[in-house]
Amino acid sequence: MVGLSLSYVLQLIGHAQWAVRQSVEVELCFISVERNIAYTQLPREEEPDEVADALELEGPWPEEGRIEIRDLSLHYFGSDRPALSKITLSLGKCEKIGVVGRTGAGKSSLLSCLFRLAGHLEGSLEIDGIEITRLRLADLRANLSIIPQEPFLFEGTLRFNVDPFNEHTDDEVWAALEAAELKRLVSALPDKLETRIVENGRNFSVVMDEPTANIDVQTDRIIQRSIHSQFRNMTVLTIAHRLHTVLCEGYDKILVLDQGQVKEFDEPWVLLQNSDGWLSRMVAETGPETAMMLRSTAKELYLKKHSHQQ
Ligand SMILES: Nc1ncnc2c1ncn2[C@@H]1O[C@H](COP(=O)(O)OP(=O)(O)OP(=O)(O)O)[C@@H](O)[C@H]1O
Repeated sequence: MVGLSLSYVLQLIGHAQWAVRQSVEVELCFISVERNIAYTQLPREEEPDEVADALELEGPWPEEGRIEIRDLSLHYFGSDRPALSKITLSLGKCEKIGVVGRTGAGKSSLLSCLFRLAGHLEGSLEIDGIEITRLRLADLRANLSIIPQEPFLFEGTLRFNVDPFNEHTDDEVWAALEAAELKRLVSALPDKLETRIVENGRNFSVVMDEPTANIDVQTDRIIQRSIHSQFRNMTVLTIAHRLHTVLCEGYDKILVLDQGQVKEFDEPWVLLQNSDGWLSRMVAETGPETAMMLRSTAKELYLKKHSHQQ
């Protein structure tokens, strides 16, 4: 009798667990539906009549990637403090800029200004002589690229993820994969470009994750290598979470932001000459050994770059 009761109790526990799991699933499905409805009801970013007098791009833009920022301020809607205030900067042709600063310094806000993603902009931001607020959002965003911090893969084929609008030939898709150092990996997959990616790329990351704890450092290296080879003729702004990335990978200049203001902007080694400067203090905070390595690499790269230029 006791044994029979125990077996019923155990079954009951299993059913209870199953019921809880199912209720959580249902809750998640409802949240997804709610989110979808919320997205469909979002106001349009730009109404067609707002852009009737928009500037028409004649030919490819930007060609040199010179960026002139004058007195740029950004106010997020509903926030009383500006996220960026009176920023003035001049970025030269095809320069590689590392943007650093503490959390909340305004690094992402500066990049979101380039894409006019949020908030109210004041001042001027010109790319190759064109004031970006005079362009249609679609034209602006189609001509700039962003590599997000958290990559996102869509459900569909691998090819769809590389070329979602089906605008390129297979050869061009393979060339892009090669540039991203993924060609070998994708060619080894049985279905190659037709490999199915499940929601959020969960199955693909299994393929990508190498069994090493250093994957982040390695991936970072590959990205940095690609930036300097594939994006040689483009201006690149990188928000650096590791000082190593911008000090040891040949960035032309470092922009230090704090509380929405420019604190320092120059070549890494030039900034490190000021031992009491913002970048020097950030480097010192990484500890004596790392700081020494960062400083000596920055110096070496500076001397190499300038000896080439002479
Ligand atoms: N959508 C938003 N609405 C209102 N305020 C925002 C919004 N996004 C950022 N902020 C505020 O703007 C300021 C700058 O934030 P931002 O995200 O640009 O900093 P960050 O340097 O990129 O920081 P992190 O390194 O943490 O990403 C912060 O005070 C932040 O709270």
